[in-house]
Amino acid sequence: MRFDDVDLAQLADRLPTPFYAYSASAIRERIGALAAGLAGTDSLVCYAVKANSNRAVLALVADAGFGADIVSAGELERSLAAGIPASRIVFSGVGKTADEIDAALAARVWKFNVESHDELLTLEAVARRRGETAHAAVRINPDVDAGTHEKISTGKAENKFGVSIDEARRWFADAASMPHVRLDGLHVHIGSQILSLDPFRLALERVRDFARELQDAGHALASIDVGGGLGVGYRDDRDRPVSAGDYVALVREVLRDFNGRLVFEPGRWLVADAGVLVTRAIRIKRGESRDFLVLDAAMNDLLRPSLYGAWHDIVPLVDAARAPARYDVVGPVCETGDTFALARDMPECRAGDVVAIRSAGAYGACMASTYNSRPLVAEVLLDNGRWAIVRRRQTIAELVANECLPEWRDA
Ligand SMILES: Cc1ncc(COP(=O)(O)O)c(C=O)c1O
Ligand SMILES: N[C@@H](CCCC[NH3+])C(=O)O
Repeated sequence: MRFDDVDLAQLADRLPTPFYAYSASAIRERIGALAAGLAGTDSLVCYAVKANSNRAVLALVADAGFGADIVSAGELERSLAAGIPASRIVFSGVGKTADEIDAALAARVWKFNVESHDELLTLEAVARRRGETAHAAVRINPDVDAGTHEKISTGKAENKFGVSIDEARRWFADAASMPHVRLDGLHVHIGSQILSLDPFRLALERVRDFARELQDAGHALASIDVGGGLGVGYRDDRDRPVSAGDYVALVREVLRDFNGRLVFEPGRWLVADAGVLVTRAIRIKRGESRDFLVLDAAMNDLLRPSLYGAWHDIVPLVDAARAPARYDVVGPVCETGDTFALARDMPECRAGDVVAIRSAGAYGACMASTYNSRPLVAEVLLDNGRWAIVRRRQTIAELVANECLPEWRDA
């Protein structure tokens, strides 16, 4: 399999597996398509850093003039280090601490997407202490079912994210009591891996109607942030993702009367298809009722199948003429949930074969852990036939480096 003009099987002969490989060209292509759809609008794309926070990926985002949607002080630091200016950074999340808010104000981030009244009070207090004014958007929870996996749905009333329109209305009415917060935006993000335009339309219409109401009441709105959520096709035979062009057209149509800036926070759509997890078969285990393809990658490296039952194409990089086979594809971790796929059809595999797990560029390496004391794997950037390690594999010494014995044992 060639990926960004690099032969992945040959690369696996040079580098120990497993490793993630990202195509810079594929990311640039998505960036270009989105930028083209937004040409001529007052808009800002703030890449959701959580989707893939490798610095080399963030540098591609910075090159494009895009900003960042961050959810922690760590993501703030990464984004700034990668060259994304603070003036293009929005700070989301239900659990921003006072220290994180302070750090973000010190860096002069553009906007806080505020998700609770307590957070609003904290923002006011921290900004007052600093003698500054924070710009804030209220994250609206529009109570819309995004039709996605329940663990990644964020726009229903029972989800922890955002506040109701009724609550937001009270915040705006009470804005004078918050002299150090300028409430001048609305934000909405209803979930991830959304494969239909309908929930987006519903959420946008609710936000648009509320924006009109606020403007009629004399509140100036500088921005509406429509979040991320655009899905990708993990399964060719089932997933029918909406095109970015249609999505952008929908946002532009619903918000056509809005004069301020439109903010987009795509994560997955920009990077998922640009990543492959390259692994090797350790062995085939013949079971009573099934055969197991045991890979050297596991749930700690790519959690999505275990966590959401998510589908990822699994492609052995072998001669297609091999006999057909069916495997439960598993990793070495001691959990039954360490399963990438059940009863998956593919060419017969042998120990040592290279196996590519596709569409792993989003929520892959960034969600990895060291469970079972398995070091974090390397990440490699491919670019038109070139490749470079952009995060080297963790060593076991590094993995245990922060551990120590209690002092009473040393004594
Ligand atoms: C506030 C916010 N914006 C953007 C995103 C990015 O979502 P996606 O990767 O689905 O585009 C997320 C994650 O779901 C999020 O929580
Ligand atoms: N981590 C999830 C998406 C969550 C999006 C973040 N709010 C996934 O892999 O699909």
